[in-house]
Amino acid sequence: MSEFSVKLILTDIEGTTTSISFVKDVLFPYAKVHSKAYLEETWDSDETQHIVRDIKSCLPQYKEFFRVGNEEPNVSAGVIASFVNFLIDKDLKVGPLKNLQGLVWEKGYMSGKIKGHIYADVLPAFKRWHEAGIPIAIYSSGSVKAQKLLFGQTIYGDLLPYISGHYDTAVGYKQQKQSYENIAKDLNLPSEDVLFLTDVVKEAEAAREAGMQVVLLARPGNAPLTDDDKIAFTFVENFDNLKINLK
Ligand SMILES: CSCCC(=O)C(=O)COP(=O)(O)O
Ligand SMILES: [Mg+2]
Repeated sequence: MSEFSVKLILTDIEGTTTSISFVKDVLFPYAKVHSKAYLEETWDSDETQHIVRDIKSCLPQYKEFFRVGNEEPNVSAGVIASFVNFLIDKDLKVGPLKNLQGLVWEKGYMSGKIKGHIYADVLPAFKRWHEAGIPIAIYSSGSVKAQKLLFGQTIYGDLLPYISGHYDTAVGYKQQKQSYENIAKDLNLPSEDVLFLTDVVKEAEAAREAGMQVVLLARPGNAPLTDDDKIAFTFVENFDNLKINLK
């Protein structure tokens, strides 16, 4: 049992509270199938036009994707949807793609076709930490909207009452130290009072560089941790193996 003393728990989603296979085999395919129809239905809205503009410009190295021969760049819903599917296949965690995914998944969650996966130990741990007076916040590449959909409609019910804050890549990318400094500043907490839970070693390194306490999750299906990772960081297989006290 690994023991920590903290003022807030900050947790990642994919590979930490939730299986990677749920994201790859349920959420991403749903977004790939439904993005084109969503874009067509909402094409004239300010929200969609804003996202389309951001998607077109977020990765300048792919600008040729929108050009057919010498013609002006084509920005139909179909072309944007093809580009979105290309980005999903590459698992690129860029903000505008993640914002669109959240909007597309909404229908799936609201119709009951999608239920957010969380591991069996997550709800009991959230209850334990909540009862101990330790706030829980989320930091994921998934948009804040997508985070709320997932935790609001999980296979174990609504976990949102246990969550006091949500951060996405609007605060910065997850492998950058500055992002964790931004979160600690927003929380008005010294970073050493925050415990960050994640499956990704580079995120753990960035959070630690920013001064946070860190634990790596070795969930089934996650990328295996090397011997060096296991020496450098505390790692656990699930939340039952964490003893967290309020500082
Ligand atoms: C909460 S939305 C679904 C997950 C997602 O799209 C994603 O990119 C998850 O990344 P994470 O930072 O939670 O590992
Ligand atoms: Mg993750």
